[in-house]
Amino acid sequence: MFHIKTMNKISALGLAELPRDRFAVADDFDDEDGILVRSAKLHDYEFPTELRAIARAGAGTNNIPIGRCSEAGIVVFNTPGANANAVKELVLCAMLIASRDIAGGLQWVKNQAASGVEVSEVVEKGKAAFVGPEIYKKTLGIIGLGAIGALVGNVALSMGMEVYGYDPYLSVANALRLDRHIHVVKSAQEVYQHADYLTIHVPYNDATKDTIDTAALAQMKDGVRIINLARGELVNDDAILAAIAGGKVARYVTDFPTNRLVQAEGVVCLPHLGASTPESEDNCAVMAAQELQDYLENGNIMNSVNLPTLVQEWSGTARICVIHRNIPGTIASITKVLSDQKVNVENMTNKSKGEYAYTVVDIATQVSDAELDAIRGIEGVLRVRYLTH
Ligand SMILES: NC(=O)c1ccc[n+]([C@@H]2O[C@H](COP(=O)([O-])OP(=O)(O)OC[C@H]3O[C@@H](n4cnc5c(N)ncnc54)[C@H](O)[C@@H]3O)[C@@H](O)[C@H]2O)c1
Ligand SMILES: O=C(O)[C@H](O)COP(=O)(O)O
Repeated sequence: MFHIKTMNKISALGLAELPRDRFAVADDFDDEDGILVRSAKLHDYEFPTELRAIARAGAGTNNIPIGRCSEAGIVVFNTPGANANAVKELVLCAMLIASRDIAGGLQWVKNQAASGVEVSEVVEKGKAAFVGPEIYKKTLGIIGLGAIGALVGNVALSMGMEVYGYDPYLSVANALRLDRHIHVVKSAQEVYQHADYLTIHVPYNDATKDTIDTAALAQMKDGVRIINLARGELVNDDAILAAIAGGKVARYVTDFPTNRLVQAEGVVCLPHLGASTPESEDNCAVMAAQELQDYLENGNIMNSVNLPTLVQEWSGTARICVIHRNIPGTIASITKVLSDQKVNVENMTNKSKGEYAYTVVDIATQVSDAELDAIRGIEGVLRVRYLTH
């Protein structure tokens, strides 16, 4: 029985993917084989030795210590694209919030009523304070043309906007999704120069921290409106607040509130709502549960952020799954352990991703702990699993 620990509220539809005769699901295991998580921070979490996989029901994995997981042979999955539509819809909303002072207007109406004034008598005079431009015929700049950025670009075009996008690592799949009218440019600077609205859709990591800083803001048009539904750390708070105070930025809409941002003029904070739709929560949870199940039961890896994709049809009677460093000689060492014991290899696949690699060996006859321990002892091997069919 596999123990799956849930670290956030995971949709029931996703949990239903895990057959209860083979998977027990709870939020209080301390010997879990797998974790299902959303945004809970795992950096200080002590992993049990049994833990083999973490599935993030969502896109961003900056809440998970990926390096520590890789070294412990723990596969980390996410669910690419599963919540992209939900975020796209909130970006549309954020562009409108960034244009007209909708948040201020809502608050003003409430304040009028609370003060005892008859609201209907004051709106026509008061509404001038909340005026803002239309997005039609304005230019949207997009940093990051992945699952979300591509959807946002296409829908912005359909709303009559001009769209510029930048993504130095644009995948073929995402490039094919982009409407041909989107200007895909070679530098972020080109995007900044054209954008009346700027939205960012990149993962947060060491390289993307503070993408929007003082230097980036200096390249933008006066009065630019900035939307950040990706991660708070992508936008430098000091820089954006100074740019708002100086009139460079007309409004900043973020899904990542801090007390400082909430209190600042010109900032609209949402409570990390990008993926919070029932449809998106179901999509993410179903995909995450399927990834976890396929890995724990079959050793297959799909959509991992630290290990390569590897899906192998079963053949033979048993399967040895080896997570190891991507160094020469490992495969030869594994097959030598097997051939020394006259164990026939029925099928074998090896794939690598950066510093790490994964080898799956289907064998004709079962092996003992001695052979598995011999494989565990090979230099660079991080985790060995033995599965029977
Ligand atoms: N607010 C929310 O609830 C919410 C929901 C989903 C995702 N997100 C955030 O949005 C991010 C993007 O999600 P996604 O599903 O589009 O991911 P994705 O992986 O499909 O797309 C990210 C894109 O960013 C590009 N990229 C990486 N570094 C870049 C750089 N320096 N400059 C320009 N482009 C760069 C990549 O090539 C990729 O195409 C996630 O990592 C997550 O942090 C937030
Ligand atoms: O990266 C993501 O997928 C989003 O930030 C969604 O986070 P959530 O699952 O906690 O809503």
